[in-house]
Amino acid sequence: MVDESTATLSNVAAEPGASKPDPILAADGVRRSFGGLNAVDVDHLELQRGAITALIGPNGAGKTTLFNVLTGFDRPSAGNWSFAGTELRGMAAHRVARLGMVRTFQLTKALARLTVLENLQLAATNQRGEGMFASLVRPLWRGQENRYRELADELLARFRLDHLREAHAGTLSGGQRKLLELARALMTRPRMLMLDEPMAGVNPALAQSLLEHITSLRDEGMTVCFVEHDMDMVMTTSDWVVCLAEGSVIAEGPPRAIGANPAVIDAYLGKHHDEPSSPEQPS
Ligand SMILES: Nc1ncnc2c1ncn2[C@@H]1O[C@H](COP(=O)(O)OP(=O)(O)OP(=O)(O)O)[C@@H](O)[C@H]1O
Repeated sequence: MVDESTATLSNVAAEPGASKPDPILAADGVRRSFGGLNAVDVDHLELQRGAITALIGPNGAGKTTLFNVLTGFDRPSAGNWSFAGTELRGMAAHRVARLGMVRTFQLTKALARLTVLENLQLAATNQRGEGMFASLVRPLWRGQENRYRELADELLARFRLDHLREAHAGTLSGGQRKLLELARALMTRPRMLMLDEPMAGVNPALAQSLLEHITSLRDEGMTVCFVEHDMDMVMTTSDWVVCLAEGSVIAEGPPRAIGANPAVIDAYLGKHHDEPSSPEQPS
């Protein structure tokens, strides 16, 4: 299903910094330097609300650094950006998450020792930053816990992880872990999901199901942005592709146009000049 917000992308110019009809995120002059290296140097970038945007680019292009800056996990050297009308510069990551821009995280060793259900419950309370105040208003807190429990049950059923609810997260397969990471992010009912390489380590059997989950979330109104090296996923799942190289946006457009864009091909071939590679098959 293509909803109205993604359909309107067909009228957007396929050029770096293109304006979108309904941007949920807009960034201006965002730079992040490490010593003399400009890891990110983005003049202007808008992400369309309700669409799936893929962030691609050769190794070291600055994708992860840009993700970290936008979500409050890293400080930029310069620049401003807003999410759903709120300026985010200087805002701590947990407050960015509370506004509705939530990123997925790989399971840490500590989380791997918790059960699947405990992971989900913890994700909800962590993101909300609940602490002493919540424990003082215990009856209210209990109501909250019940709601979390219901949402966790709903997500476990949705991702077909319900039979694993009491399993330790560390025992899950690579693909099941990715589903759990997605479910953890969804415990906060975000408006926008930021996924860093959602397909890494996922076997083909679960890959298809993961892609379907991501597109159905978009169809339900979620905005999604992902960093991904798997070009099959980029081509089949995204509504719009942004290509970074050496920190800057060098191309933007619908997936098909990006696959044939000379600047994108050059960026990949320049980095992999000894391989007969193309943006279709980056390493
Ligand atoms: N903490 C850091 N300190 C110094 N340099 C860094 C740091 N983080 C990233 N860089 C550098 O910034 C550049 C961009 O890195 P980044 O990880 O954002 O790229 P990427 O596009 O996500 O790459 P990949 O696809 O390989 O994950 C690289 O040259 C990297 O070495």
